Amino acid sequence: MNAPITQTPIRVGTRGSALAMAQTTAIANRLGAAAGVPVEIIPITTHGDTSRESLSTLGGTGVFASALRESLLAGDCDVIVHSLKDLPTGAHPGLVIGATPKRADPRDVLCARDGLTLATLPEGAKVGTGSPRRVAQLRRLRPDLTVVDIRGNVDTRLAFVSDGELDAVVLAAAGLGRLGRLDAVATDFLDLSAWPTAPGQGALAIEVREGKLDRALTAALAAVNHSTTQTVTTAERLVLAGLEAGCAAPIGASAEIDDGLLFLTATVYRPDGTEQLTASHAATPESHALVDLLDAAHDVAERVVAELLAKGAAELAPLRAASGGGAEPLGDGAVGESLPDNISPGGTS
Ligand SMILES: NCc1[nH]cc(CCC(=O)O)c1CC(=O)O
Repeated sequence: MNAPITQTPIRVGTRGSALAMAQTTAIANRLGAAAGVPVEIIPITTHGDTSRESLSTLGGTGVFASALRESLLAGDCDVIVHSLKDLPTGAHPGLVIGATPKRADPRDVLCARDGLTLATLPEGAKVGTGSPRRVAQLRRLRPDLTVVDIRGNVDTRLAFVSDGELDAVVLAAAGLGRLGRLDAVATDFLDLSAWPTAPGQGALAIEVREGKLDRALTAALAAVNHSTTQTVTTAERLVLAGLEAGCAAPIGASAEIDDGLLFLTATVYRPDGTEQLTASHAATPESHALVDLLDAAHDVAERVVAELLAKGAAELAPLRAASGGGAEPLGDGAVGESLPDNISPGGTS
């Protein structure tokens, strides 16, 4: 740390898991460097970390986020770092997303014994996941497999395979990458077109208290924000919000900006994998300005949601039942390029 120790540090709250610590430390270092002040990591235990309940019975969204948010609101830390896909889409009173750094690989990977892939797993092989989306996708693509509901951190899940208890588990590439484990354990990178992942997967969100922020922190947030990530994850998360669904709902969404075109595709699965509905739309943002990018994100998401609902998405899957965290649509509170004057409520993801 080359900043004088008399400066007030940026205190960064995080869950205590290895994954959370890894991603928070990386972000904290970037914030500290951009702000020119020291950073301090503050571990916080959440119900989602300690509970052994299945993710689908824990109450859906927000189990990981709420304890962190309480400590942020209480002033015990200045910044919290979330996996964006674990963050409910509804705005949280008093808090805003201050930055969305550049996204990592949004794909899921299969981590199987003996280098097996989704296509080569033997009939009846046991595959572990705790995610209703992944369960539905496994059942859809390989109805012969035995899907096992598992919980636990990345190491716990991988141990099911190395111990021989399961043939494979499905995990996010981004999390494994942040832990430095991806190359050693991934045996199949699942293509987004056949296997769309959770809205916001692979991206992090930096949440701060609403209102006037310290000057150094404001500059640091602007420096780490990535407007393309903000745009594509906003489009994906607006699908969840528009369907009034939570992050445990069986929905995959994938957006990208390619050659100036914003493309969004989303799929809703019947939990048993027997049916799925997909809608895809594209829009051309009027300029590279964040306001135009976010405008296009709202436009494509609105059309994707309308098409999914018209096709019967609400009847296909228990969308609302899986929602725990307020179902208001995402706000327009664009920050990042427009910092420091434009921090507004609603979250921007
Ligand atoms: N549901 C847990 C969770 N939340 C975020 C990640 C890591 C990937 C990411 O940042 O999107 C994971 C692990 C996983 O799904 O394998």
